[in-house]
Amino acid sequence: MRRKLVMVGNGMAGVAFMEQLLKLNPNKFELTIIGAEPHPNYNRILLSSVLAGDAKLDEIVLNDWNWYTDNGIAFYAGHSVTHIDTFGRTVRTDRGVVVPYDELVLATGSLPFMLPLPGADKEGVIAFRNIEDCHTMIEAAREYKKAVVIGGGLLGLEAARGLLNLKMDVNVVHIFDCLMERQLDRTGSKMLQAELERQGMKFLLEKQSDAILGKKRVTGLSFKDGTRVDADLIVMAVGIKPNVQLAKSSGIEVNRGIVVDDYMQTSVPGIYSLGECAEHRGVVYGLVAPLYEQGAVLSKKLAGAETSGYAGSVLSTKLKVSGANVFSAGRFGDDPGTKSLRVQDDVEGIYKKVVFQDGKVVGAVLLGDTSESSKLFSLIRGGENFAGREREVLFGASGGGIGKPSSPVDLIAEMSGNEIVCGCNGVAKDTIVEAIREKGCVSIGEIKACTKASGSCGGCKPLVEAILISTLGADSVVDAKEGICGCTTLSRDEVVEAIARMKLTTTKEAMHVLEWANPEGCSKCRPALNYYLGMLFPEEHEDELESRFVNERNHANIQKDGTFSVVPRIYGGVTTPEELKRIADVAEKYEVPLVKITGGQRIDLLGVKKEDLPAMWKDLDMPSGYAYGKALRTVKTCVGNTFCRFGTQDAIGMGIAMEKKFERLNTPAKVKLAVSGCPRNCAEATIKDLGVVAIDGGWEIYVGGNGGTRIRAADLLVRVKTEDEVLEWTGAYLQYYRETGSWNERTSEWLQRVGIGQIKESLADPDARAALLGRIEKTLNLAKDPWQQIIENDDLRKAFDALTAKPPKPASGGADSKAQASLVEKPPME
Ligand SMILES: Cc1cc2nc3c(=O)[nH]c(=O)nc-3n(C[C@H](O)[C@H](O)[C@H](O)COP(=O)(O)OP(=O)(O)OC[C@H]3O[C@@H](n4cnc5c(N)ncnc54)[C@H](O)[C@@H]3O)c2cc1C
Ligand SMILES: NC(=O)c1ccc[n+]([C@@H]2O[C@H](COP(=O)([O-])OP(=O)(O)OC[C@H]3O[C@@H](n4cnc5c(N)ncnc54)[C@H](O)[C@@H]3O)[C@@H](O)[C@H]2O)c1
Ligand code: SF4
Ligand code: FES
Repeated sequence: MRRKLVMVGNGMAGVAFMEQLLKLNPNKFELTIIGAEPHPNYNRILLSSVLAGDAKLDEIVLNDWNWYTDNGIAFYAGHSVTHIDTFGRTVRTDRGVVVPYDELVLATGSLPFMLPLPGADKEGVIAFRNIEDCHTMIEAAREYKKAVVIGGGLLGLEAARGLLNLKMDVNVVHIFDCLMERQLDRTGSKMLQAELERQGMKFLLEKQSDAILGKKRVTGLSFKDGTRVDADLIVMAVGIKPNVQLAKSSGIEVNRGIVVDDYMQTSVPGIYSLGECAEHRGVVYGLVAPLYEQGAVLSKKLAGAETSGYAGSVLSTKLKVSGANVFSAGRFGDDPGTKSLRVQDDVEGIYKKVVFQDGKVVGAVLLGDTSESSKLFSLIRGGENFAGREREVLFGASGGGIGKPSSPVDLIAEMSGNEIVCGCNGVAKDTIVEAIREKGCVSIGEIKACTKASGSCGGCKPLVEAILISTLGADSVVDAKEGICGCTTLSRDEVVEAIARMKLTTTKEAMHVLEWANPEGCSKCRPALNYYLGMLFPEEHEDELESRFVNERNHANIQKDGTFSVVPRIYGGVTTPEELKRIADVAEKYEVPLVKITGGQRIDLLGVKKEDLPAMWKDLDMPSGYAYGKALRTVKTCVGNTFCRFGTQDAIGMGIAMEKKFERLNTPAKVKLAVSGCPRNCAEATIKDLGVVAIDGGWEIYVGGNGGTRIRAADLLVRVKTEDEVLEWTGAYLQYYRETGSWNERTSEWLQRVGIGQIKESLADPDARAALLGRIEKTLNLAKDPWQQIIENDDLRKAFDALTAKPPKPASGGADSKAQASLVEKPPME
């Protein structure tokens, strides 16, 4: 007989514990969860993002209804446990259900603290704790305009930012003269206030609330000093209190929280507690990282695995307010016996403070640039002694620079394997690399499912993504659909819409106007913006080479020994003796160590010195094959009916026509085409981004195929009769992908995201196809061969030489050089 394990509370801490238990010993217990909220387990942390408009409610569900059934868990949603019979070992809910248990886990979380002010029960006075509160605020913002948030802590400021986004006029009332006094020293607090004021938040500091005004609904808030402020919505964010009433009334020892030992055992045998309701060694926690650590211990204990017990946690926090980056960890104050190092840059709004005791880092505050937060948190946890060389922590071993914003790719390159990347879930860099290498994860979503990294506050996403890029190469990473990168909270669509609406023309302008958190951008957003600008304004936008990856800047693929490969275009894979002779001469003249036929039916000259590139292009006198670019790569063809006895159509002619029409086309990610002369499909057209297969009396066009990391058979888009129709549909399809795809998103991913039905529908109307064709023609007419341009134009040649000169070493350069160096991607394969 399996033992009965019942858990009261269906929140983040409890369910994370349950997941661990299921992993360790799925069959040991008959499981029951009873949760007062009528929802499956959701990410409470992201309620701030929902309010700010960065996430939708249905996107924050962590475990959907099926998860409970799939794991055999009896789930009572919307039931509140009102009584525990600790002798008979049963619990009873407010809806009369009685459930027996052998082991009971109390994970009842916290309740928001509501100031007991006169009038606090008026309509329009709420807390910010759950989905319903979030709904109430969104609804209120439709009708009312004046919001007051009481409490200038993490929650209050995140609520205030969300209400600003909902176009409300927001006053934050705080009892002290410094915001976030639990996380920031005075300097940091004042700098944060200045940034938030710049964003439009107003502050009423050193105010003691006295009464809530109004008849049925709130109309204002009065203070003890006799002043008042108008309000038609008041959000109280003045802290939380552990939800202990149930435990207390059941005779379980309760102090501030439910008292537990190192194995989360309460004073009553068989009853455990974890999460915000539990008190361990006198401490009650209010952030998920320590709660997950508690869950890891309890799951091991109950599964019968060895565990050393919970010893308490060092805390770190990040404020989730766009444009106001704040990180705080450990002991950030100037206590006796501590020394601190600080950097303050009022121009850039950057403040960094590291606190030492006996040579060890015991606390830190970062404001404006929080990129070094993982590193600092690891130092605090690791306890390394820096006595006599404390400055290294802030200024680097060489003593140069004040640690300007680093790109995530640079940061993870400097991280050791055991450094924690995801603070919420305690996931180290090595664990993520292992998930990519050994478990085949190719997207943030898959890493989240595998390791939990990025699954809570989401603050570590840029780092997780950087590990993906550096492990797999940017081309193989499946784009995180949620947004562009950590520099902005805007989604891809919002960015593209804003660029189009405001007619922005340069990446710098876009980053400035759209209030990028990191004004220099990063290796992810700069090339993306450059692409979107070029796609929207092909005539006006000047391609920014410095925002492109190193291969695209060099118009050649960098190899692992630092040499380059040169691939001239060979239309449809068809060449001539003259061309072959020229290629052979060039290969001899420049002592090319390897000449190889590629999978895309072209010739690759590998091992070319960078300084030989322009001269070789000139001698070759052939167009660039774009083997390095996010562009049309190849059109592979079979021999077709010209020679093959099975062929029904001219595959070579069709392929060459397609390649000549669409060569030099910039696309969100590389695009490969193929044409087969009959359904035997020797050109493998059905695993290409777009493949054309000849049938009796016409052609079939397949789309969204992939033969790379994630093999995908293409979907049939349409059957057409003539070659002109093939060109028309191909052009319309490629332009639709260019306009709606996210930068670095292969067509196979894009198609699965958008849906083949939607694509067919968008291209079905001949007028719509004509409009798309018109726009692609405009772009194609402007496209010039990059090799030829550099050969012919001295200025461009000089710019090429300057741009492709080795980037300065990240350690000695500022932010810009770091972003430059990080725009190196793994050589893409054909
Ligand atoms: C808006 C917001 C943003 C936040 N942002 C962050 C952040 O960025 N980083 C961070 O680390 N933390 C953040 N937090 C805090 C974090 O969400 C909490 O620490 C975490 O959710 C606590 O988990 P828990 O399971 O202990 O409690 P809860 O999530 O409160 O879950 C307890 C559950 O038990 C249920 N329950 C209580 N009593 C009973 C009963 N008698 N019977 C049945 N069910 C019962 C409750 O209804 C609740 O659903 C944020 C919190 C909020 C509100
Ligand atoms: N980004 C994050 O990590 C994050 C975000 C939101 C919430 N949370 C967590 O959720 C919980 C609740 O957050 P919180 O900000 O409410 O709690 P908190 O206790 O961290 O902050 C409450 C703030 O309200 C102020 N305050 C208290 N009484 C007041 C009064 N009468 N008038 C004006 N101000 C008053 C306090 O000085 C304090 O700064 C915390 O555990 C917090 O850590 C974390
Ligand atoms: S696909 Fe058909 S036409 Fe082309 S080579 Fe193969 S058999 Fe011949
Ligand atoms: S740091 Fe919060 S999810 Fe990773």
